[in-house]
Amino acid sequence: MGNKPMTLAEKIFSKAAGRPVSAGEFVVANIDRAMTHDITGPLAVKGFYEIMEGKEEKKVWDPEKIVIIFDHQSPADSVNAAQNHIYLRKFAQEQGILNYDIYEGVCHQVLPEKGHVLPGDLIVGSDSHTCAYGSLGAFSTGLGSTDMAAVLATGRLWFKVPETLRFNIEGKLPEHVYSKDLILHLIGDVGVEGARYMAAEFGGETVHNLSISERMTMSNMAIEMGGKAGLIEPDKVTEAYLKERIPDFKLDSHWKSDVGAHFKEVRGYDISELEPQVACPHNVDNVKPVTEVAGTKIDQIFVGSCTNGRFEDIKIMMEAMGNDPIAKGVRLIVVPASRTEYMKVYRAGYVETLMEKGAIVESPCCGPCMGGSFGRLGDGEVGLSTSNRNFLGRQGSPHSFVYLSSPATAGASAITGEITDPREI
Ligand SMILES: CC(C)[C@H](C(=O)O)[C@@H](O)C(=O)O
Ligand code: SF4
Repeated sequence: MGNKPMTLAEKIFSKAAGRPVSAGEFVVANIDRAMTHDITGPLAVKGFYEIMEGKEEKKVWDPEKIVIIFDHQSPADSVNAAQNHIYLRKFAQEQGILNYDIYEGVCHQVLPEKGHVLPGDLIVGSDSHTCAYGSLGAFSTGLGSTDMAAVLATGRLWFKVPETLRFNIEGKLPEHVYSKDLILHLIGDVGVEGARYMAAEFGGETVHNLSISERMTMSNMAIEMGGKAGLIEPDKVTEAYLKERIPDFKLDSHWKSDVGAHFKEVRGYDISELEPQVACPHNVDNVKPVTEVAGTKIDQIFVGSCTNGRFEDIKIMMEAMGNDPIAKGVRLIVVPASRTEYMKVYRAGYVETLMEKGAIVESPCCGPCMGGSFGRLGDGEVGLSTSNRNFLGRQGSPHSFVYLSSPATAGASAITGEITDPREI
């Protein structure tokens, strides 16, 4: 693909466009995988039929490359949701799309988990947190339903190849400090528009020492700094994760930014003294060290979502809670991000422990993350959430307040009833 050093984003778009391309160029790219879900899917499918009007064969470009997920309102929380589910199921059956399953879990957990995400792939999803798959070295990004309609019909889409904002992160995360604290810190630092239309690329020793679950948390939130993608160079950890799903998977060392590649900006961080971080109402970049907001009374804690709803996250929360009971008056809602993650939580005995403590463990779905199916906050209520957004009214009433934190901070806060520094438990 030529000798000019390239960023990982440029390499992926070069593959997808079938010629060497550079940041700033407009390209028409071939899509490797497309995901849609129960909220944005019906409109995408309607758009697809509009595009197909008058054509004899109304067939999607490739049924094997399309994944349909039921997660935002699943199990159906209204008749309207049930109708949408029927519509999408019918579409999947008519088109021969086999990758759909009502109760599998949150899209951004299910796709990597089921082996639909590969390094070097160009993946689109009609959901803003599609950037999560950058954790495995794929360029993945969110689209609106009408763009998704075009993808369903043609498997192609135009893009402006993005510039890259590279984060070099060094140092060992202190005890009780996790990748959620790190990404909140980065968002607080660059702001919600800091990476607008750029590929945020997270690198350095710290990132390579993170598990895939922790990397997913970071890539997932790239959109919260305006990023088009949240890339992490695939390495041995990525390879091990993928081999569990695709036994003959081999990592291609091509999928990384070359030495000398042009970055729009490089930012360096030493995080060896990072404190647990909390994003305060009502913006994700309103980030403060936990010590500044410790003592804030909490009504409800939600541990789940595509950001921090995996077994690893729930284990961290459980460890922070220890043997202590949940504070009086606090509602703890735990929603594992997928059936697979749920079963791990179940087998570890956490479901029983949590239920005994008075928490509830709900079936895998988006849950209260965006004030969806259940767990909405009322007027004046304060929620602490391990998810990715705390916009005004995000989890219910426009007169409620949402703080975002790591599962450790959530666990520590569950036993005190107020925002609590997990290092003090
Ligand atoms: C419903 C969907 C369009 C939305 C998104 O795109 O992100 C949701 O998943 C969210 O997290 O706000
Ligand atoms: S869990 Fe939350 S952030 Fe993730 S896809 Fe669902 S609603 Fe969006």
